[in-house]
Amino acid sequence: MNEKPMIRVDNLDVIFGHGRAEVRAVRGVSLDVARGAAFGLVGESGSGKSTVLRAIARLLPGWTGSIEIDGAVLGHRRDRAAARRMQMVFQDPFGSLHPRHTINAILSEPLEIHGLDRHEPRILKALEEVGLGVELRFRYPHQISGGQRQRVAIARAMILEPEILLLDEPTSALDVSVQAEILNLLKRLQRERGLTYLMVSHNLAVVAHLCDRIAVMNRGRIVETLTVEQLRRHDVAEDYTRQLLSASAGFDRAAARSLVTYE
Ligand SMILES: Nc1ncnc2c1ncn2[C@@H]1O[C@H](COP(=O)(O)OP(=O)(O)OP(=O)(O)O)[C@@H](O)[C@H]1O
Repeated sequence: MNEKPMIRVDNLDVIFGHGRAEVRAVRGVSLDVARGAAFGLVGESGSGKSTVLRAIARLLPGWTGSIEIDGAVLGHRRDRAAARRMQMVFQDPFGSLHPRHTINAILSEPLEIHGLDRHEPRILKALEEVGLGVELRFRYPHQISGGQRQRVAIARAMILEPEILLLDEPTSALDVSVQAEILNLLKRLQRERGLTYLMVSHNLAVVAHLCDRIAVMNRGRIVETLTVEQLRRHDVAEDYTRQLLSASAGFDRAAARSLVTYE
C-alpha cells in the first residue's frame, strides 16, 4: 500500500532563455507513476511534454522542483547508475541511431559505457527480445526499415536492463500499421519485465493503447489527470481536454481499430 512511486515529480519548473526570450516551458508539474504502470503525457505541440521527460532524463541543465526515482532524489548531474535504470527512446530512430555504426556497434556502445561484459550474448538477447533477426546485426540503420530502426532503438535501451523507459513519441515517425507493432512490442516488454513507462504523445489513441493514466498538459501545466477509461468515455472535466479529444483525429474509431493487439 505504501509503496513509493517509481517516478515522483513535484512542482517541476523549467525556464528556457532570459528576459524577453524567456519561455516558461513547464510550470509546477507534479505527477506520480507507480512501479510497473504506464503513464502518458498528452497535449498540443509546445505544451511542455517533452521538456518534462528531458528533465527526468537529466538532459536539461536548469530545472527546479524535485524528481524522485524509486524514493531517491535525483540530482541535476547525470550519474551512471541512475542512467542505467532509466532509458529514453526518441521519436525519430534515424536521428538517434548513428548512421555509420552497424546495429552491432550501436548495441555495444551502452555496454561499453556502463562497463558491462559478455557483449555477444547480451546483443543476441536484445535483438531477440525486440523481434529482430540476427541477420540484421551487421547492417547499418539505412539498410533496415523504419519499424526495425525503432526496434533497434528499443533494444539499445533494453540492453541495459532498465526499470523505467521514458518514451518520447516512440511511434509518431512510423506508418500506422508499424505503429501498432511497436506499441504491441512495448506492451509485451512492459508485461514481461515489469517496466514502468512514462510516455509523451500527441496521439490520444496511442496513449490510450499503452497507458493506464494520462495527464493533459497545456502551456506548461497539467490541467487534468485521467484514467484511460475516463478518456475513452470522454468523462473529462476540462474544456481544454474536450477540445483535444475532438481535435484528435487519432482517437476516432478507425484509428483505435488499427491499434488492436495482434498477440
Ligand atoms: N532548448 C530549448 N530552448 C528554448 N526553448 C525551448 C527549448 N526546448 C523547448 N523549448 C520551448 O519550450 C516549450 C515546450 O516545448 P516541448 O518540446 O516540451 O513541448 P511538447 O509539448 O513536447 O511539444 P512537441 O510535441 O512539439 O515536442 C515550447 O515553447 C518550446 O519552444
